[in-house]
Amino acid sequence: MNILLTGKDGQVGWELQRALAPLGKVVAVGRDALDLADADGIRRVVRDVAPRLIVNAAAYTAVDKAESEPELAMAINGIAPGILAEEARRLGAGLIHYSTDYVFDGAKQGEYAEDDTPNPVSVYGQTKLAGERAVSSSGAEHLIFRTSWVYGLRGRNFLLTMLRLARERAELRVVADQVGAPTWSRMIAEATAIVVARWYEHSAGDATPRPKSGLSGIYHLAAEGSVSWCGFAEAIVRLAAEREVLAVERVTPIGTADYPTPATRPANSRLAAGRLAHGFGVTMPNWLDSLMYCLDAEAKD
Ligand SMILES: NC(=O)C1=CN([C@@H]2O[C@H](COP(=O)(O)OP(=O)(O)OC[C@H]3O[C@@H](n4cnc5c(N)ncnc54)[C@H](OP(=O)(O)O)[C@@H]3O)[C@@H](O)[C@H]2O)C=CC1
Ligand SMILES: Cc1cn([C@H]2C[C@H](O)[C@@H](COP(=O)(O)OP(=O)(O)O[C@H]3O[C@@H](C)C(=O)[C@@H](O)[C@H]3O)O2)c(=O)[nH]c1=O
Ligand SMILES: [Mg+2]
Repeated sequence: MNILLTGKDGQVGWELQRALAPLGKVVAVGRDALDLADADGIRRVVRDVAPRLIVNAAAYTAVDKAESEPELAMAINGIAPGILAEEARRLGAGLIHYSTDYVFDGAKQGEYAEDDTPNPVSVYGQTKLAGERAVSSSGAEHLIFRTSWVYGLRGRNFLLTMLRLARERAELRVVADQVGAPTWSRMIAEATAIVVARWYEHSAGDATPRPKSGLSGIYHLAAEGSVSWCGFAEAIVRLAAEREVLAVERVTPIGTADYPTPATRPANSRLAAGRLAHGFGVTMPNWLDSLMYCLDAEAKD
């Protein structure tokens, strides 16, 4: 089957190109071929490709910059997913879309369930919530995967930032009062591929495969367990120090107030899994195990 993948050069999109390959013909597009800020362009590309599945891994992910570019962030994160969903519905195709822990305000004690009420505290979070709602109300068969704290060996992410700083500086100062689950981009892609196989299983041999109905909705798809950004940085430094000589001598816990940023971030980003296991039999490994797999992938590649 034809699969249209957007955001092919992003952290998750890059991994999806490989992970989705055994499931069909992946037409992977970047911003040059499909600009999500261009509504007509989106419709044109989807109609050209006529996919049975759309996987939207493109997004505006610059959390701080979004505070000063709310219209562009809304076009990409809030409006474009609804257009993709509308086109998916016309084709009878399924849509997989990604969202974020930042749709929550972080005030809850304990893990957030899929049905907890979102209340984003940043422009990025507001635009991602708008995207969720546009997809949910589209009438298309859809899966919205909320993930968190994505990292990998490519792109812009906290792991690569900490590795760079750990090579340059004696001290890392990192917030210890924001807690969540760092999630490896490759695990997201591999979990997505398993879900796709199960979602389309019953129509695998059909000329026009369709996703199984009754499964549409929001699913949390983040690593198991949780840690603060500071704890994550400590683990990165500890594991990297087994592999190379670093400049860093200490990782100092600080408060959110000591690290001012344009965007507010939730203090609690913990997402309860469960719906994904129940619906698709997929569970995510612990964040620390995944971090070790990720760093091993670098060592052996
Ligand atoms: N990164 C994270 O920590 C988290 C991400 N998510 C969600 O997961 C999904 C994947 O994120 P991730 O892979 O990390 O994101 P990245 O920022 O790594 O990749 C996003 C991709 O989208 C592309 N893009 C941006 N604007 C446009 C546009 N106007 N038209 C077409 N493509 C565009 C980017 O291209 P370019 O490089 O040209 O800008 C980039 O390749 C997103 O939905 C994100 O919101 C959820 C939780 C955490
Ligand atoms: C670089 C650095 C960051 N920090 C803090 C700032 C912030 O609170 C936290 C993480 O910073 P970052 O900017 O890397 O992370 P941020 O861009 O907020 O990451 C978010 O991205 C979006 C796309 C999501 O959807 C979220 O799930 C989440 O992953 O660490 C420090 O305390 N010290 C440092 O040296
Ligand atoms: Mg960032």
